[in-house]
Amino acid sequence: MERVMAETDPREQDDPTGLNALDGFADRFEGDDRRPPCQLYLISPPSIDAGFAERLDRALAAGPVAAFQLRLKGLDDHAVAALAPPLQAICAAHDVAFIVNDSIGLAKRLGADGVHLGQGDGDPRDARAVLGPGAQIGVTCHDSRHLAMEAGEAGADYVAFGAFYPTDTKETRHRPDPSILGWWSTLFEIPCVAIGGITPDNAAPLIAAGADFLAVSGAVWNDAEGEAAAVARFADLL
Ligand SMILES: Cc1ncc(COP(=O)(O)OP(=O)(O)O)c(N)n1
Ligand SMILES: Cc1nc(C(=O)O)sc1CCOP(=O)(O)O
Ligand SMILES: [Mg+2]
Repeated sequence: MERVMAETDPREQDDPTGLNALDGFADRFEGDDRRPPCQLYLISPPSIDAGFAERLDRALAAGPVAAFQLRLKGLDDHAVAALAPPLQAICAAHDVAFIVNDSIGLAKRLGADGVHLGQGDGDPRDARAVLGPGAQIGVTCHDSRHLAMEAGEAGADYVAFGAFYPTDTKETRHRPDPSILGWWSTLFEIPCVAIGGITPDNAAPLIAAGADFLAVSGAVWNDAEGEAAAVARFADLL
């Protein structure tokens, strides 16, 4: 997930408050070649069974995926650590970044490529201190420009906005407008991730608005034709 490495800190930008004429900017420039094309960031189902490793392998073989996040809810770190190694090996075999959700300590223990932190999951500065300069550190920012700028200042490698659409995967309280992606990507080099209920059928406005990554769970793992068909559909789109 090379592209999540940020080159410009928001503090170095001309307008760190974002309160300029670009506020509300909705669409990316036509033919904008300053940012690479949008990529798929796959999130695991909230729980997995013994057959999941094969499913992951099929999904990652079906099309380009930049990163895989292991997001197993309701298990403690020891239980997740026991399930992780084969999945991590599959990611490595496909050259896909392996990101751990929620836990800096677990990311360190597994030697993961990075960690995703929600607003209550820890400080990106602590994650950096523990995981080092090469780690990919992502931060949930809901629908908040303020949280995103704070995350950038704290050294995040990507900021995540969502939930853009209704989702059965998680209870969500925030519904950003896609224009937040355009606002962010116009002002800052740190990549932005769009998440929440994204499918191949509803993703186009998020890509057009400036999402650098689409983070997707249900639309891949619950696809009636299977995970490989779903990843292939995203690949057609991206
Ligand atoms: C890429 C990405 N974006 C947002 C989230 C949500 O994180 P969080 O708010 O901590 O909620 P949980 O995932 O922990 O339920 C995410 N995991 N990944
Ligand atoms: C894990 C998560 N975080 C969200 C947020 O809004 O921060 S939405 C979400 C669920 C993502 O799964 P799906 O693609 O199935 O909707
Ligand atoms: Mg979390």
